[in-house]
Amino acid sequence: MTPLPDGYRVVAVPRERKPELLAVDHLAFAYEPDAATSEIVPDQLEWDRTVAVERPDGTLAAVHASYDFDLPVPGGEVACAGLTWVGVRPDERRRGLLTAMMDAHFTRSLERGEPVSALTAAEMAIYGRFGYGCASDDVRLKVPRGARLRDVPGSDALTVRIATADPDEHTELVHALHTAAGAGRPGWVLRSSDALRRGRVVDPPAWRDGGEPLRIVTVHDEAGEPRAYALLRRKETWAETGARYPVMVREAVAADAAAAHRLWSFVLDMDLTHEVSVRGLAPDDALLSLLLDSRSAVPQIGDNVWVRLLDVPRALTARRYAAPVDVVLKVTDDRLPANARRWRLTTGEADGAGLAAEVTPSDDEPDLRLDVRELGGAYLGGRSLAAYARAGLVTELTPGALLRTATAFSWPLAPVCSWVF
Ligand SMILES: CC(=O)SCCNC(=O)CCNC(=O)[C@H](O)C(C)(C)COP(=O)(O)OP(=O)(O)OC[C@H]1O[C@@H](n2cnc3c(N)ncnc32)[C@H](O)[C@@H]1OP(=O)(O)O
Repeated sequence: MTPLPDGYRVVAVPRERKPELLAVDHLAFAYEPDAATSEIVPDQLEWDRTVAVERPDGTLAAVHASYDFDLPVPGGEVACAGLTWVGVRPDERRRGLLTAMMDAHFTRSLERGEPVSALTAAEMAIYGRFGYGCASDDVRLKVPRGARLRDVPGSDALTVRIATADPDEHTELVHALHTAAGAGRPGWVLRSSDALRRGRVVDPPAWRDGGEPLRIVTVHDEAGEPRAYALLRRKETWAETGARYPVMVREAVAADAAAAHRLWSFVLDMDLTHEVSVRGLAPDDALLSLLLDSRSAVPQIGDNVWVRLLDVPRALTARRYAAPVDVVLKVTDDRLPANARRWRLTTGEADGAGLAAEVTPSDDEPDLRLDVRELGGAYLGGRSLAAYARAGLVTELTPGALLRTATAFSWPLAPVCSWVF
């Protein structure tokens, strides 16, 4: 365990201490929500998973929490501690408080039987040292109004509606479509509580930055069933040449190609608008294939979900593999010594989801050497072990083992999480 400054200790934070937790969070993230915002945004924390560092005088210096998630992985899902709300008072930083909290987070997650932790990072430099690997990328686009799309049969038969987003009316619709659209995609974390689901649809005035209230565009089939949605906001903007409203999309998902085509045909051609910005898309999102000129959408790649394997054999057996492999991995792990050894990963019979694997301790000569961080990075099938080797982060010890293992770890759908948690 990392030593804390004298007299400091890691403590659980019950709901009664919420004001103290918020005070640390506001100092760490440099914001202060007004009363109306606090009223509207639901309390999303799980109070049996909320932890702090307490100072000798009993005040809080640092906080973190986690969500009880099922993380979609290639061919299945795994119990996952979704790390969140990490914050250290600015006058307490760089004294090892985060490091101590990470040790506590790992211990508690393993005690709860969660072999994996995942997070979305405030800054990229923070979490690699704790064994988290960036396991997915997301794409951010700025699409010019009127960008042309390839035709998709059936799109014309679908209808579009627009309304002001209403958490009471739309939370369930958004959750149901979000669930359906992400089926089979690694990394597609579902919002696991009513509060998280509602939190995606709420719209306190302080978040509008001069724009309109949050709207929801929905696409419906002939029976009236919703097939796609976009949560978005336009902002009145006039230039000398006329209207140049930006459209900011908070989240857009579609259950199939025709619905995606209908949704984007509408969103990309709203009157008075100039450009549509959207983030949180998978690198293989349908929109990128539908755009005739995706270059004009100025694609930008950003880090998305970071994954930490806490229990290597349980984590590796929770996913499926894309090709047969029998490999001995020599894994290093500075923080969780039980992971730091040789593991033999052997795939077996294929079922509908892919190839299952057995992972057992081994004393055989290793075929590949890598850190738990790169194993986490490759875990969702979005980062290639072969590419890591080219960066010197994975070492091939048996010729041919790298290609076979990288192929087995790959997956046809790119991982992504459509929201920041
Ligand atoms: C999942 C999420 O919730 S992401 C949100 C993370 N929170 C924030 O970004 C809020 C603002 N920042 C903070 O609250 C804090 O500065 C934190 C949480 C990032 C770091 O907390 P600290 O207690 O200062 O970290 P700690 O002292 O344990 O640092 C451990 C090591 O990480 C390094 N480190 C910590 N934060 C950063 C950073 N942002 N960038 C680069 N290195 C960092 C430290 O330099 C230290 O390195 P060393 O061991 O080589 O000396």
